[in-house]
Amino acid sequence: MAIQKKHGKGRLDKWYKLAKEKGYRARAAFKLIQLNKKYGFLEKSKVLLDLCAAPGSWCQVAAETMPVSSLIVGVDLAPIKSIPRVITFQSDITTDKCRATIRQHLKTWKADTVLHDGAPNVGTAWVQDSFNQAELVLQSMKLATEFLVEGGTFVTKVFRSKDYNSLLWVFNQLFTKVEATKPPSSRNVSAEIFVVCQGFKAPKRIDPKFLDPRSVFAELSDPTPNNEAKVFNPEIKKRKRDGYEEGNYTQFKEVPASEFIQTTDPIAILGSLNRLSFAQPANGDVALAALDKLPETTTEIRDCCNDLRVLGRKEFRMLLKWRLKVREKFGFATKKSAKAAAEAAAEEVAEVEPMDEELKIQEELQALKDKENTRKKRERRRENEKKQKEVIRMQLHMTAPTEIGLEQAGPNGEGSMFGLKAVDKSGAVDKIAKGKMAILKESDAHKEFDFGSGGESDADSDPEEDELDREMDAMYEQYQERKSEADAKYRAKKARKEHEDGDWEGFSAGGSDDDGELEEDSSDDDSDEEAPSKRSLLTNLERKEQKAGGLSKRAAQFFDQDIFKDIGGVIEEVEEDEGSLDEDDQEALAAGLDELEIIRESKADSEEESELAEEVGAESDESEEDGFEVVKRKDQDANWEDEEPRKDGKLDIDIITAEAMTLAQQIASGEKSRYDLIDDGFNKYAFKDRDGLPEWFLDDEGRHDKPHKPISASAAAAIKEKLRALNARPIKKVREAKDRKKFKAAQRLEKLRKKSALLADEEGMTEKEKANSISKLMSKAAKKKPRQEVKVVVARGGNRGIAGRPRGVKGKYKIVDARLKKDVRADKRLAKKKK
Ligand SMILES: C[S@@+](CC[C@H](N)C(=O)[O-])C[C@H]1O[C@@H](n2cnc3c(N)ncnc32)[C@H](O)[C@@H]1O
Repeated sequence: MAIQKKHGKGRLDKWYKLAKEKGYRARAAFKLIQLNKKYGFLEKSKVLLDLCAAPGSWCQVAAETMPVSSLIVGVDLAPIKSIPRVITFQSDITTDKCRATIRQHLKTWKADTVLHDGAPNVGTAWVQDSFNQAELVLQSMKLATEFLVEGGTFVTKVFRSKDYNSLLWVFNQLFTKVEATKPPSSRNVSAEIFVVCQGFKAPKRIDPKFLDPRSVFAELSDPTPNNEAKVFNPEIKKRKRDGYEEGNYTQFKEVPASEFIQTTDPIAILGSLNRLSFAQPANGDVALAALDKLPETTTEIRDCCNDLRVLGRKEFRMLLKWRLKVREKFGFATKKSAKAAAEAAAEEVAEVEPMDEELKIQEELQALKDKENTRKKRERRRENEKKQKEVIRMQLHMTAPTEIGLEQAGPNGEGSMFGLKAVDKSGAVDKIAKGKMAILKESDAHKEFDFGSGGESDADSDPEEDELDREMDAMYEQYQERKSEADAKYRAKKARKEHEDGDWEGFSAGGSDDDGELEEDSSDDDSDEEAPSKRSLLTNLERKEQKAGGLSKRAAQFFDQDIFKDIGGVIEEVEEDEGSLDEDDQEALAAGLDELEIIRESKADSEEESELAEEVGAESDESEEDGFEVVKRKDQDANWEDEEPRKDGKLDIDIITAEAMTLAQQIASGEKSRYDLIDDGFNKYAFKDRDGLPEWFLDDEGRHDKPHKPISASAAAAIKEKLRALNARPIKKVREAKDRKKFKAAQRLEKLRKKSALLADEEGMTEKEKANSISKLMSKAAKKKPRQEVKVVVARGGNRGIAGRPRGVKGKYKIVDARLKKDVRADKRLAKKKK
């Protein structure tokens, strides 16, 4: 995974370049643009207050977007260069003076929107930045409550810290709608998040406690967490929503490896950190030095510690075992020692008080019963697994339904796994057919067909090992969950996967309604009017006139021929296979097919095209209507980044990676054809047997089993060139200045031309006089204005550390200090030496 650099050139990402190009003062401008695109508050506002506005990119965006006669006021600790249509001033937003100045500027008006993008320690005025982020947010909130109009909007930046939830709570008390969101231009490595609070309730009186950091951020006493219970009962585990620790807003976290040994919650460390370090701190760490020297600390262990984010189950287990061993060596309490102690204690008790005979028999009976239950459960599970395998074999036409005891009706028959009759109680199938979501409670689904009741019954052959396995699995799940909590990308990917299938969400996991009733999802659409019989899910597929792929009657008939019986449509297959390909493959395939479509359109009369048309037995546009042509893949989750189509209706596709460029070149040069792309989809990774493999294994595999897409040197060079060209373009400001200069010169010339014409027509002047006057005019116009002198101001006395214009200085000025003087002298000296 490419790590985005936080410093230096890593910051100069595409948003930075775009900001430069568009003349915005900071890349932050795009955060506001994207927030406004989603919530649309700027267009509706006539008065806006921007708290912590320097260098002023948000003010620029507001001035561009808000109605022409709007009032925009920006304030910051740092000076803000003037912006047309915006009033700015320098002040600390936590002070009364600032409040009073805002009041002066707003007069009797109320603000429709208050923005706050403040972050302490990022401005130039370091000394004044005494408030921490959450407190600053609360201060801005305080100002918002004073200046916002009823129903107004407050947008603020918040860092995910332990105070995050408290802040949200306060926002929810004062606004009707509060939403937290992270615009795409906000760096992933930054823990910042934006909260958009809409519909200010404007209460007559606000409890001062709401705005007092001491009461809002008061620590609630947290009972000591029972980590053991969390590991052994993963189902009752609770999400930890504390967010980022205060003051640490980066996502790369490391602790000394000794801390992992000493902690009572090793999973928390493995799940939330990036590295266990062996580097000695400045003041030395004896435990770490000892740990470093231990023979148990092998190179493999060190490698695992180096990047905790890539741990698979094996490595995870290895680290935990290593920890236990080291703990034992260091004499810390381990489970083993605790068990030994417990046994010793039990023995002691047994000596003192022998067990009652009857109690003993009862316990033995109970143990036998438990054993019998476990055996039965195991058998049932094996039976179910067998059945499941058989069903799969049957779906692959490897066996007939009767062979596995399912009746003739096949997998849709009564009592079968896919039988819809069981679901059709209370007319649910009709509801599904109408487009309504019906959810069968999980408990019922299990009652119908008890597949894979999980590892719970597996504890017999080697109970200790199984126990350890289960513990490890539970720990691994916890680790995964923590990892996902910390990783926004992972969460988004997971969510995307969950929603990829569109309509059918599967069986609900919640609830335990015993009579198998179906719940109706609230997300109904209004297609209820359709006659149920028309769209019944129990329709015999054989009788369907139109094929599922949406082929025209003619094409369907063509494919109904015997020779296609075992093949199925190529495109259909590809579409089906898309599910089994990994995401990157799908994207590459879809991108490739898109490209292909573009090229295909331009070469409509090419040979290949006509061959294809012949093969399909239909005219090309007809086949397109039928949906036989590959349709452009739409990014379902593109909430933010909806691509705007071009005026001609086509998508504005830009090739930005070397892989895509290579593919495009190959397609354009005819090196690759549509069929090659489809062929590439059928790679060795596409048909891997993933059935029954545990989640952790699939997770790990998913990271590596991807085909490497080729990159050609020329494609890489083309992309590089493209980027260079983008960087070489002058920024908007420079271009504007040049254009302004040209425009003024043209205006002057025009004026001159008119004056000369007037002089030429003058009757009372001789030709010589006319010529003299015109040449005078010309020389006057050609004369350059004397350059304004730059006044040098020494940063001494009252001018030391001054930001902005020094008092009493007019015109251009330059502030110099002793350092600058020395540097200039040194430069001159060096230049002389070089000569
Ligand atoms: C991320 S920048 C804001 C960028 C701005 N939204 C833009 O678009 O250009 C954060 C700003 O918060 C300002 N700031 C921090 N504490 C402040 C305070 N107490 N009062 C006023 N401004 C403050 C800093 O000076 C800094 O300029």
